Amino acid sequence: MALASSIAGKLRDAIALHGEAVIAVSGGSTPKRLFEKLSNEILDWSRVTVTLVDERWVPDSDERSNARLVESLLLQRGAADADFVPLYVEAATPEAGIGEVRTRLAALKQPFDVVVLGMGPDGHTASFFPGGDRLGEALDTSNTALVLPMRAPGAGEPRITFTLPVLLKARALYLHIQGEDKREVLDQAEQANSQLPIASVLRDAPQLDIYWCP
Ligand SMILES: O=C1O[C@H](COP(=O)(O)O)[C@@H](O)[C@H](O)[C@H]1O
Repeated sequence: MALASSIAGKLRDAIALHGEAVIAVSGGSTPKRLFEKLSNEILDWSRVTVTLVDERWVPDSDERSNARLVESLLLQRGAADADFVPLYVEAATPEAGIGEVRTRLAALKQPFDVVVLGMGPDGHTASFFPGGDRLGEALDTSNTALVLPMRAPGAGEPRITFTLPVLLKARALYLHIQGEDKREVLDQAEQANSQLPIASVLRDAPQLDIYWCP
């Protein structure tokens, strides 16, 4: 509830200042309750554009689709008026579809007003997976690419992900995690020289608000 309320405040501020707001959210299982709370927040959702920080390369008919989660839990009630820009297009691979995705994303106002990151038990965030084939590029803060394909042993299907520099530029950056196991992973990531992908966020983010619940 606290995170939903904080995000809603940032969206209202952006709408008041710029007439519109852009938010990029994570998928997975953690944001379910957040999405339900956020969709009940009173604000001018018709001025909000929602996108994802990363996506599994599956259509939204697939249970694993992050877009499906957003459509079914966030883009409801007042938030049904928001625009949604998904990261998946009908193509066999992210490499084949990425040109179309980049064209779609060109219309998105940057920097994003709000980015909400999650974290997996392996320390991945967005689709920055340990052992990812393009992890170095994705975490390179001088990379100018908006999105990259990603494959990794622990990722399941191929992925598409915004790069770290795009996410770090957000006006408000949140990390949303749940459970003791993830708290321990975060503690490890806070150690000097941690190689966990989430450690790059902790090191390089100009500002980061961490929300944790048991
Ligand atoms: O695969 C993904 O996993 C992470 C973490 O998900 P969770 O189920 O452990 O909450 C998520 O942040 C990311 O967006 C998603 O694609």
